[in-house]
Amino acid sequence: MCGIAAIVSNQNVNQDLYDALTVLQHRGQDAAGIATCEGSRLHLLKDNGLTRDVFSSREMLKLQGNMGIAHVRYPTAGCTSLEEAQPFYVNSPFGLALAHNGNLTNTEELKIQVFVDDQRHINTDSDSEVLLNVFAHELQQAGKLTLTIEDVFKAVGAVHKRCRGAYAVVIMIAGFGILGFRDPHGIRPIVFGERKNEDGSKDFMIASESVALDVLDFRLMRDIAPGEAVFIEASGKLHTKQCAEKTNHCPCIFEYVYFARPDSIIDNISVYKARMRMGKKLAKKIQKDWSNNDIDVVIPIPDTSRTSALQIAHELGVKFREGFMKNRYIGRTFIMPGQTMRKKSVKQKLNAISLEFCGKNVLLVDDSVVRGTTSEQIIQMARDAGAKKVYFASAAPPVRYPNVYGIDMPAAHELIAHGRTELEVCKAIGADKLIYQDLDDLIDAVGKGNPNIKQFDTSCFSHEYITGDIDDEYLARIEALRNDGAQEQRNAAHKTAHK
Ligand SMILES: O=P(O)(O)OC[C@H]1O[C@H](OP(=O)(O)OP(=O)(O)O)[C@H](O)[C@@H]1O
Ligand SMILES: NC(=O)CC[C@H](N)C(=O)O
Ligand SMILES: [Mg+2]
Repeated sequence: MCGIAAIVSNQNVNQDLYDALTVLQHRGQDAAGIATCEGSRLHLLKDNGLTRDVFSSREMLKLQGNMGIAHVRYPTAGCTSLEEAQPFYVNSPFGLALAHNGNLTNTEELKIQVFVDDQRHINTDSDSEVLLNVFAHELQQAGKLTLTIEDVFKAVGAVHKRCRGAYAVVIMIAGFGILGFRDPHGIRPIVFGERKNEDGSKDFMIASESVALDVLDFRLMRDIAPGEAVFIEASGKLHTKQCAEKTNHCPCIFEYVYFARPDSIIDNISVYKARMRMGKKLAKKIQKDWSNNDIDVVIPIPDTSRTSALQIAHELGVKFREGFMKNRYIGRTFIMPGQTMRKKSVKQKLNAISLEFCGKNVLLVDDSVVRGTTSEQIIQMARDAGAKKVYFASAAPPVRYPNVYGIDMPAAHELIAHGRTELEVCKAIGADKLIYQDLDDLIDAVGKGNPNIKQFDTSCFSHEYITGDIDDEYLARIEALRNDGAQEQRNAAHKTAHK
């Protein structure tokens, strides 16, 4: 789940893009990059690490130009090497730089096409590099030295025909402008907005989440529609066009559960309100199925579950207490690479305040249980802090199946609920009782914010893959390629080769 941003302004955009990346940091902690365009010259800086570590003030000065794109990465393809950090650049045609959030599901097929038919070279295992080259080839088909906006939109239409999976994308065309587009299912979020300058001119921004626009004083105009493209000329003129022949809006429900910031609005749904409704629904389920419960206190597992946990306590009429303190210098553990690091970080990140647990029956609330790394350790911490009974509630249903659309959970056997009943999961994480949200309730909780959305991507809960191209063979292939062990080996091999 990467974060992407793009700005066209009448001033340098380097500082604004940097600020946007710090606001989108929760979407990717592995690498960060910015590409700007000064006249027709592109400047690019990217590296592994957090935004604040990648860009020094001296390096920032080199990123001159009034338009640019930026990316924070959480890998879902390839490895964690610097070569796969984004933006990606290709020199032909025109000079293009791309930042992508999502994951293509026909990368292997496209790679062959790109090599054999388009005669282009792919230098990494990243699906995003393939996507850029498909776009580059299609743009080249215009066969002109001077592009029109229509040529750009036509190339997007061709990308929609060739690429499958999830892609929210920004592409900078040197000297010409910035393009943003979204796959025909609108799986990953992408919005755009404007900011008025004192001289009456307007700046435009495209970003993964509206919170990035808020912080930079841009006014959210709307989401890019599934299949639609937005083009902002270097001179600051905005164009939009639907480029897909067929669309079927199915945004990823996990954005609302975990990924997005609560202060973002995605597809006209407030993430904060959706999480409150998740809490309310779950409380109703507890009241219905466990009316004689003996919960003394509701305790959230910071950060993401706070919003729904507060609502659960309110509905149940039980005290809400912050029993776990979070170390603000440790990032999100779920998006860290490798299980060893994730496990170690939970302990470093969260510490229990004993007096909130001592002799009490506590209901711990998390937004989701995925690998079970957090829940298992947290339940033990609650017991060590003196809790009498430790109950656990998850604002999302059991995560049983891999995600192939931009969340790195490719291996079913690494998911704690895969092949287990709820009771077995409860035992595995060591809880006295486990309550999961029902999928229909989750869909209602999110969908209530925008009745026009008829379907969500719920594949990790339901095993229904909306792009229609995912079968058991595909899942077995990505499991073999991207399970934790395989990733660790690939990353280590890459490090050795580059010593
Ligand atoms: O079952 P698991 O594999 O542990 O994954 C689920 C946990 O990971 C996430 O927290 P994370 O620390 O990433 O971020 P947060 O601070 O936003 O809650 C999520 O909020 C759950 O707490
Ligand atoms: N999480 C994402 O959106 C990842 C983008 C791309 N698939 C990569 O691995 O870099
Ligand atoms: Mg969490």
